[in-house]
Amino acid sequence: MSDSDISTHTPMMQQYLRLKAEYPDLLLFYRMGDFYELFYEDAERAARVLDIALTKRGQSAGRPIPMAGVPFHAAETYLARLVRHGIGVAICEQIGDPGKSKGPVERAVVRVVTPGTLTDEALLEDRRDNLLVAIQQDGGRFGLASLELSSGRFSVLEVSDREGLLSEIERLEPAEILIAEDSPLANDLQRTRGLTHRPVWHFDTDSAHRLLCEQFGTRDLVGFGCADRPLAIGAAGALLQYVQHTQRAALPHLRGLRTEDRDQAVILDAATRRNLEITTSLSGVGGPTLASVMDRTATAMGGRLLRRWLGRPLRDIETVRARHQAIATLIDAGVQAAWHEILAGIGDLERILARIALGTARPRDLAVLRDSLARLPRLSALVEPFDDPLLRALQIGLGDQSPSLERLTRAIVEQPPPLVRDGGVIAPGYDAELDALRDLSANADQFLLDLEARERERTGLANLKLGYNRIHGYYIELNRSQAERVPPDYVRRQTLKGVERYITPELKRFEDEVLSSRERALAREKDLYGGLLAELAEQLPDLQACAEALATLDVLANLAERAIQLDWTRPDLVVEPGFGIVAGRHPVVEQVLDAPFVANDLYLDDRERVLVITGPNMGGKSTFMRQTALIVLMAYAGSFVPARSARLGPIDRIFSRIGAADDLAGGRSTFMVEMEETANILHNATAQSLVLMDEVGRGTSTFDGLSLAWACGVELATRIQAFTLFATHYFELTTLPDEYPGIANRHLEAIEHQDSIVFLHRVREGPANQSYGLQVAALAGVPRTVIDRARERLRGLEEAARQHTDRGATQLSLSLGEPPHPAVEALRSLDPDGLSPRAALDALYQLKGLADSG
Ligand SMILES: Nc1ncnc2c1ncn2[C@@H]1O[C@H](COP(=O)(O)OP(=O)(O)OP(=O)(O)O)[C@@H](O)[C@H]1O
Repeated sequence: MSDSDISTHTPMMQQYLRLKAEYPDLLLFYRMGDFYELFYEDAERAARVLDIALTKRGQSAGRPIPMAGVPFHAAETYLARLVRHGIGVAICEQIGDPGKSKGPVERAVVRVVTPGTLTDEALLEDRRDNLLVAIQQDGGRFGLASLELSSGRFSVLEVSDREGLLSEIERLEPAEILIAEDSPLANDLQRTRGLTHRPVWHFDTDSAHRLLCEQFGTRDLVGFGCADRPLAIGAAGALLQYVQHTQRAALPHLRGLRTEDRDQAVILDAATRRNLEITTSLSGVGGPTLASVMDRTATAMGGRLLRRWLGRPLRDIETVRARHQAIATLIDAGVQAAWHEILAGIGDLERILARIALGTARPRDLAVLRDSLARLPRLSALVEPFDDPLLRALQIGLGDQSPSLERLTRAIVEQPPPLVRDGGVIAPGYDAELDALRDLSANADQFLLDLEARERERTGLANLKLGYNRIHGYYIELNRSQAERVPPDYVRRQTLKGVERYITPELKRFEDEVLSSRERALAREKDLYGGLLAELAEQLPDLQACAEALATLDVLANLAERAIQLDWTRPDLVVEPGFGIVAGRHPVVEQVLDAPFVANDLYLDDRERVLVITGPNMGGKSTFMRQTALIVLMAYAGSFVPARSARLGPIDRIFSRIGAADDLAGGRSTFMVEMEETANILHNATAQSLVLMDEVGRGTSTFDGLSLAWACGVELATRIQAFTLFATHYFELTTLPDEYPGIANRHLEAIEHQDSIVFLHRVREGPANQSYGLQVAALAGVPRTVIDRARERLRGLEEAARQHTDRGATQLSLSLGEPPHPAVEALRSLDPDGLSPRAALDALYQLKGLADSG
């Protein structure tokens, strides 16, 4: 809206529209008396999201103004709801004096709350990072910056494809994403909550570079490892610009950023993260997840760190082994309970420190910081004796925080009130001036009694009384009849029926002091409090390092506790490719199951890289595949694992294509989703990847599906040579091992008992011998008549198939795209020059055998 358009509005609406123009993407909460009002589209949007009444307010520019409002005392609840919907709010207060201003009271935006820049305890989830992410794109490459403002953790990375970008977004689960106004990503991300568009030039690498150097106080960004990553820098600059804009405060806790490399971590794509239910359950909020089973950390910081570890398993064996070593050390020492007890009394230092940096820490934050720091020496003493490199480093990280502790102990009362505004936060003895001001008001009563006694004596008037009222202040009261006997320094203040009230210079002085002392004490407290925050802010680097060490100690102690409680063992990470898991279990299913969990072994190596897994529905195929991925993931995140033993080779990625759901909102059918995920795997898997494929091809016609599944299996086994678990209901696939090297069959055992079926959940060698689909259907309660008819039909189909084969038709599996005869393939793979006479003779016999059987 142009200025001339604005001028047609009422003066108040003009003020509103000017303020709103500064925050076009946010809802503007415009304070009017006891309400925050919203107008125009803001009102309509808020009414929809918050389910509040949409009304109209008078007219402006010739039209009624849509309006909605929330009472100011309930604003936090509404804010929380809006933020959860990914909507930001600018809060505009009356800052002028209503009595003195002509026209509308002066107003200004005093606080901006956006989903990605929350630091307010009440609006944050304890155990989840609340991240702001910015993305910069150049063709197919992306720079991604992420910041948790409430702890100051700032990192960047670059990814070279769209799939990588989406997987990182899935890992970070940002509360808000910033992209350039002209970004082509808008389409991809349109359904992401908290998408915010920013001016294109905010992403400009040069100005971003300048802004970042200014913030970090450095000449360049070489020390942060991102100097040669222009896209990452552009994203980081846009992000910093936004945070400065919304916070309107210095950000001393942002002291640098970390450059991550995707290759340093075991990569999990977005679908795999969801399928493995690492932090979010597929069945919705509150369902069990890997994180919920693994997290018994004592502090919220620990809970968040554990989730970060699980989100980013590392490929650097040494770092991971150091975690395992520390956990083993703690288990041997049996110290979990003692540690937990100390750590449980430690608050969310990370977030408190960020609020100190932003100048928004509340008195109780400081009390929590003080009580937490007071526990450090005990914890430090417990860590001290361990001769373990990681634990040693963490003990050093805890540092000596006694100066901050000492300062806080002297400065803050034991249990401070919620707000500095109300006073009573700074402890007695901390500041002489404050003490004197407080004494003054506290000792007023005694002073008045003393004064009364003295005046009675001086005047000889025994019924002289000292009193106070709000309008006239302090007074000395006498009967009218005594008026002539008052001393000359008594000045009449008020005449009432039968009594006269006086003031004396001494009483006046006292009155001035008492009345102002309270205000002055409050102002003094505020000053002292601000000074205290500034002093603590100077210790930030030390205190932040301490918080990080605490979180890490908490996670390690937690993993030790979990390992003991849940019978997990230390995995052996080796450099030879392959996996050998003895008696592995599914960490989550095992916890929710009433029946005992059946442990299973798994071996994958050069000889058997691909396992085709068959067995009845409900037999345990998915569980077995997922547990394998989870064991690998847990191990590389630094945890012990649910198995008797686990020997794990290097791994670059984990893929899982398991039970895709429709993406109706995205306009993609089940089969389309399934094929996109499959394509991603075939393009990106390597010989160091672990691939889980569940029922590929199931979403289309039998022959199409079977052919696709077959071809994928061959591709994974031969060209890619990835370690693959391939679950299928297509029995035809069980002949793959006969035709290609590196493939073997496994099945989940079940036994038929009369008309029913018992699942043993045991993984056995070889293929399953039948599919039990009808038995499972019966078990699920499909009516008897339907089952009987199905059985009849099945018999008919089987009979027809047999006749078909008898007539000499090529077997189904071999008719697919007319693959060459196995004998021909075997012949092709022979290298006559490399064969000894003996081997050549063997090969000849083998070829003859193949020819005879084909
Ligand atoms: N090793 C096990 N020990 C005990 N119970 C198990 C085991 N594996 C699976 N189960 C139980 O069997 C149920 C079905 O397992 P799962 O979903 O893995 O079967 P599935 O073979 O993949 O079935 P479908 O082919 O229908 O997808 C699980 O929910 C669990 O309750």
